[in-house]
Amino acid sequence: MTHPVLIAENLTKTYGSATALHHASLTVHAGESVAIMGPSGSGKTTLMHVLSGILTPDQGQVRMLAGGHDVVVSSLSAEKRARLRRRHIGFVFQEGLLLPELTARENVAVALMMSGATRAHAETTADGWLQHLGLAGMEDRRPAELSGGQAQRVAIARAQVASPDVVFADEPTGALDSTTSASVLDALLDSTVGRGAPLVMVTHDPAVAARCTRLIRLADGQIIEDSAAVSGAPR
Ligand SMILES: Nc1ncnc2c1ncn2[C@@H]1O[C@H](COP(=O)(O)OP(=O)(O)OP(=O)(O)O)[C@@H](O)[C@H]1O
Repeated sequence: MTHPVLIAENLTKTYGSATALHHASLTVHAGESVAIMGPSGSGKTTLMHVLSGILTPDQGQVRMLAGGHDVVVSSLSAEKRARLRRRHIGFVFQEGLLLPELTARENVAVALMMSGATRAHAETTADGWLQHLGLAGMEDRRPAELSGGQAQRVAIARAQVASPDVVFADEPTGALDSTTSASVLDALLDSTVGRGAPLVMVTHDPAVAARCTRLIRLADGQIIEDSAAVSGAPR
């Protein structure tokens, strides 16, 4: 049994008359990889944004074990949630969103410097992650000089460099061909779950979801299926 890292209880979020989340509850444990699936508009992005403190719920709460402390994310001010995200949460998006003027090393190091590290320490740690993700020798390249798969590996290094307590990914392989997608997904799973942190990933791709230890399906803002409830995955 592994310990809970994220506990979401009874989350409801509305936008005007649209209910994006409706009494959604889930607990994510260390080392789990959770795929969130569902039709367009079912609330996947909203759930990820509420879990990660980008948005606050109208009802319910999100708690997170951040740096060993039990934090009620949904009650923090916007400034404290931003700080929590910088220090304790990693994000990987469909497009890497790398800064085009910076090298691969700098793109990764900046994420660690934003949580207080010196430039020298951040660059050494960045190089270690780039090497770990198969990018040794590419540290000085800018994003335009990398393939799509390589750029996503830089984005993964950036998400991991501060050793966040949880990593969120939104269609992280959605822009890649199937072979590159499989190897980038391996890198994302290994680098997150390999550290013992959970990965929470929105995906439309059943092949990607099949690589995760747990599948959550949303419809109309409600969790209609949670494989952990039946498969005996870590709880
Ligand atoms: N900023 C917003 N303002 C108004 N309505 C919104 C806003 N964001 C989301 N919604 C609505 O909330 C519902 C859930 O949206 P959400 O983006 O979470 O769905 P999704 O499952 O991620 O969709 P997709 O797969 O298309 O990205 C939808 O009905 C959407 O129209």
